[in-house]
Amino acid sequence: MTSTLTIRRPDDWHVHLRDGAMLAGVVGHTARQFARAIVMPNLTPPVTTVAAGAAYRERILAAVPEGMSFTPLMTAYLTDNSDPAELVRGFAEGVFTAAKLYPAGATTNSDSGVTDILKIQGVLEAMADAGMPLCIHGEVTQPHVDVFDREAVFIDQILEPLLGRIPHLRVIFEHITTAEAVQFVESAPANVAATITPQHLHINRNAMLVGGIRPHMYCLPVAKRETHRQALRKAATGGNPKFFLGTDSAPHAREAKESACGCAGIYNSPFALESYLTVFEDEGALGRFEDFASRFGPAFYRLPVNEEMVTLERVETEVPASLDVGAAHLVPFHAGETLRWRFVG
Ligand SMILES: NC(=O)N[C@@H](CC(=O)O)C(=O)O
Ligand SMILES: [Zn+2]
Ligand SMILES: [Zn+2]
Repeated sequence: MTSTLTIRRPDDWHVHLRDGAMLAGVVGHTARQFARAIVMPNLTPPVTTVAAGAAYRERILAAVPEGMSFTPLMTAYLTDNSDPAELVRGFAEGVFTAAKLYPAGATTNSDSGVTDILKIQGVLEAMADAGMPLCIHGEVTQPHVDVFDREAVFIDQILEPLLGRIPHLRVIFEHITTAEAVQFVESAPANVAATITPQHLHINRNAMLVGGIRPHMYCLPVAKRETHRQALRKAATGGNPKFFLGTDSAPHAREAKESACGCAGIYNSPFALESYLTVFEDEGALGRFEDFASRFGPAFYRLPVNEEMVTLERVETEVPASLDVGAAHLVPFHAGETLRWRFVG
């Protein structure tokens, strides 16, 4: 019976740290578990320039609690008017690790996103030539497309044609939620990968809608039916280097979630590793956790793995019903539940 698991320190390849008081309240939760994180640029206003990316990185570093070491990896927010030279310069100077495609209107703070992918063809070609990765929120936004179908339709209408036009573009299909996405990434060449969140491994859409509407289970892309959750669990735990950890931890104040029009986003960073590890244990794949959490992400991003080690022990952890992070009360993923693992450090 395994009672502890020691692995290289993981990284989070998709997180929302926000800004100001919220940043100060949440960054420690990420920095406690992860050495590095790909930080999403969907602030208001979004991070679109090298100067804004560098300034945001400084604000994050200033907010990291005393005694923790953490490296934020910055992303540029693509708009219809993105300048290829600015992005590639940010990548060359080490300010930007990647750029992020939000289809306009697809999710939180995506209003300035891209209205038509063909408008940024030149930007994406320049990125591909520079080897700069593209992170994608993969959902279409046409009103007639059902919200549960938006990821699968995105593959057919946007992603597959995009890779046909620019086959060498390095793409991370982020927070995938469907069997179609798993299948697409598996059959794509090595320059296409995906991140998987803890919530999409744990919950299906019933968790959000049965027995009352549960706003803290709502994020985008929305959780799908059980067959999709099973496909995601197989992908995450199956040892394929194309699938790696990205929490999509997305804090919104409790009252913004518990609302007639609640925000999309699940705050999972405080117990992220415990949450993922429970899944790996249930799938009989504890031996593959380090690959998913600590090796496949750096390999795809062409970064070294972390040298430091961390330990998780098989001790029950109670997840609080709510966390006061100063700026807000946040209801974490697994609120009120007991998880079987504890992150020691
Ligand atoms: N995942 C979410 O539901 N929300 C994210 C945005 C995103 O990643 O799509 C957020 O910024 O709140
Ligand atoms: Zn997203
Ligand atoms: Zn996100």
